[in-house]
Amino acid sequence: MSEAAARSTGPGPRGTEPELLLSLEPLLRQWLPRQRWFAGKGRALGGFTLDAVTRLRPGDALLHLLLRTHRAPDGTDPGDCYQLLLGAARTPPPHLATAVLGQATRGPLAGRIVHEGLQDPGHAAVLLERLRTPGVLGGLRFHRGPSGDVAGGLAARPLTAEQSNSSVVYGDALIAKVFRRVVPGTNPDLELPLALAREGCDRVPAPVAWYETADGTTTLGLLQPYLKGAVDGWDLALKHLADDEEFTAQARQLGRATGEVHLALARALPTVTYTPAHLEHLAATMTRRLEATAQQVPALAHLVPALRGAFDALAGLAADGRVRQAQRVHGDLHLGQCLRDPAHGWRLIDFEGEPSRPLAERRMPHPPHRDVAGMLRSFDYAAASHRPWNPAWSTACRAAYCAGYAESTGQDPRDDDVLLRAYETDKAVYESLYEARHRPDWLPVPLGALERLAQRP
Ligand SMILES: Nc1ncnc2c1ncn2[C@@H]1O[C@H](COP(=O)(O)OP(=O)(O)O)[C@@H](O)[C@H]1O
Ligand SMILES: O=P(O)(O)O[C@H]1O[C@H](CO)[C@@H](O[C@H]2O[C@H](CO)[C@@H](O)[C@H](O)[C@H]2O)[C@H](O)[C@H]1O
Repeated sequence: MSEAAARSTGPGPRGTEPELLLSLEPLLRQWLPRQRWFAGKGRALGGFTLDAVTRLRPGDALLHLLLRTHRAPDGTDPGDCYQLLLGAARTPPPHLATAVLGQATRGPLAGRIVHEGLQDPGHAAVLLERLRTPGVLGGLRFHRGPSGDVAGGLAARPLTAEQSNSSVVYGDALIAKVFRRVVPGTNPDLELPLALAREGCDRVPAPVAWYETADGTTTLGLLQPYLKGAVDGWDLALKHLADDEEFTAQARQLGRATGEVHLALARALPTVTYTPAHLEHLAATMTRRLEATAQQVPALAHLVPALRGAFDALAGLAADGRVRQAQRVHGDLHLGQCLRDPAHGWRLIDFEGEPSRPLAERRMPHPPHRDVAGMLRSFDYAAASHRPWNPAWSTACRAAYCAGYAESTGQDPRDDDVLLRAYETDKAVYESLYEARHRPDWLPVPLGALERLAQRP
């Protein structure tokens, strides 16, 4: 396994270090489909190639892999690329028991137990060391942000919650996020927080370091300040529901915070004035998504004719002569992406957009109503996941959130109700597919909302 091979990127006919795959392939076939972030669930897992292999510390058994999964056994389709950090030990310590992929029986790792590297605090510490040191290492390029030095020697605590990506907290001071499915391009989760930091907006933690592929094409991960003691909006909302308490004051402040972030994004990055053609295109895209989703979520099919009405009304706005601005937005805003602490109030995280959408689509400007609609859906989710269902709680939060948004921006999203409803419908359609794929028990939540949206005059 030469250094040259380890540096190479791009799959080539068989990818780099094919012999490593001899060891890993049987383990990956079992393990990958069980990971929340694996996008190929339910599809044939044909072949694998390695785009890049990097040893994060010379002589260390921590492998950084860019692994490509193909539908075709011969790897002839472009496939999906995943970022993996794997350790391989003769006898892994007991605390790694839940992180084990299995024992390799052949190839260069034969006899070794392969485990998730990020779940090992020792290995996760190596990643922090790398992030502190700008420059190229194998297939990776590390960068440090304008804030300068990054603290070292901090104890690593991997987060175990099911996520779209994987995160490690360092000494309650920093948090690293490792993107799992990676595609060429700048990830908006890096791009937008950097732009907001340049704009002086402190509602979003500013990246202190990040890394990408050595050729600079693909964002792989980032490091940002850890907001110690902050509670996420989802947990806070559920606690209020359980205690039968209102959440309107918090929802209003969250609306204000969202508005501030939107204003800063509109200053920091290009905006687009929506023409009638933009609105017609948006309506057609949403309609197509609805129809395609109904093919995959049969329980949605009977609602399609009524829901299409929301998108027809959106296309109809093309004639109203009103000027609408599109701008960069969060793209997947929900209560779990909002962190609150008593000293700073609300902050927003995770600007990656909806993980299953193509990157180019996630980086497109949208009317800010898109994020507002995401949050409205989230209040509905919280109320619907609580027993007994408390729709009045959701209605009050939704109104307070929009009022807060209007306070900071001067624009009440409810004034453009056709646009807001179209985005809310589109979001609930997305959620029905997300839940069908990842959390089938939750599917009734977006389906219930779609039933109600379909009945609205
Ligand atoms: N800066 C931060 N400070 C504190 N906790 C954070 C921070 N960033 C993320 N988290 C925690 O990590 C979890 C996962 O982060 P997130 O960016 O949403 O990842 P994913 O893309 O995998 O969903 C969040 O739910 C939050 O609880
Ligand atoms: O946070 P992620 O980037 O991983 O976003 C994905 O997962 C979310 C669930 O964890 C999902 O959000 C949906 O469920 C939430 C409750 O768990 C709810 O608050 C959101 O409103 C709802 O959309 C999100 O859609 C998905 O992209």
